[in-house]
Amino acid sequence: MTKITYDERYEAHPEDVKTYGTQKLRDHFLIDKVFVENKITLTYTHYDRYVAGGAVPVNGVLNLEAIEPLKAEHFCNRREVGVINIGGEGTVTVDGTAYVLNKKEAIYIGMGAITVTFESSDVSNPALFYINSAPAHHSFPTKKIGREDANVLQLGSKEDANERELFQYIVSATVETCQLQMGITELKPGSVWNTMPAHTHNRRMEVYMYTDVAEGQAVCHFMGPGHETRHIWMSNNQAVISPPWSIHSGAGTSNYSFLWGMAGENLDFTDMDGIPKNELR
Ligand SMILES: O=C(O)C(=O)C[C@H](O)C(=O)CO
Ligand SMILES: [Zn+2]
Repeated sequence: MTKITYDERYEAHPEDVKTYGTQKLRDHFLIDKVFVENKITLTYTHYDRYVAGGAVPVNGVLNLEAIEPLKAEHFCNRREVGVINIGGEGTVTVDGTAYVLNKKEAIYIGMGAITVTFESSDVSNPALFYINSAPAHHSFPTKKIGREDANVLQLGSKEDANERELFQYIVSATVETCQLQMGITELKPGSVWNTMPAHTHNRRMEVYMYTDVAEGQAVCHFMGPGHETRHIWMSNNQAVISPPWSIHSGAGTSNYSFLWGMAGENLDFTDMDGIPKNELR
């Protein structure tokens, strides 16, 4: 039985997306099941050919094999990969070298790796490996990025209900990559808004994966051009694709965290076109 499954998402024109109802928006942009026990589950998007998904090894090792859309022998033949573990301790082994990742630790895997495997240390508390990948043109060294290695930004304020800590794990300051950037943003108790003021970056697509959403709570994710927004209600450990023309912002019914990952024209994290709050429609 194959342990790796994938689905594919095609690009959508913003004028078309205006006409989408709830279910169509969810079908095209929501990744509702990121983590499935004993499986690697991937979504291949045609936005910058970005791949997002998860690996949950419980009974044994999972192998990151090439999926059919890559038309490659190995997953990393022409790709770089970022992985952040949000579960129990686990090991990512890249061409025979084992990297132990605790909760909220990351690894960057450079183009050219032949075998990439995932394993949990404790069956009763499996690792949840969140995987993002983008096409690559150069092989940069594989590198683990621990919590203490991340570049940390303090953003927002209590008064604006958007006080949050942003951990940049895979950015140009911590590791060399071709186009991949990844990190985690954690909202403080009492704060609910992420990425407000909202922004777009027509140069890059982005994927958000909401986590630490408490039982019974939810996050309302906003997308679309700033003048024509739509929303998608999100549950814990669900991801959402943000096209380059779309804002990506959310308000939770409580605080939460989210993993962000992006790729495209540049590696400049600050390259964002901000939209004043009172201009959103
Ligand atoms: O809380 C935030 O603001 C973010 O985390 C923003 C994302 O990192 C992002 O959208 C980067 O382009
Ligand atoms: Zn962004």
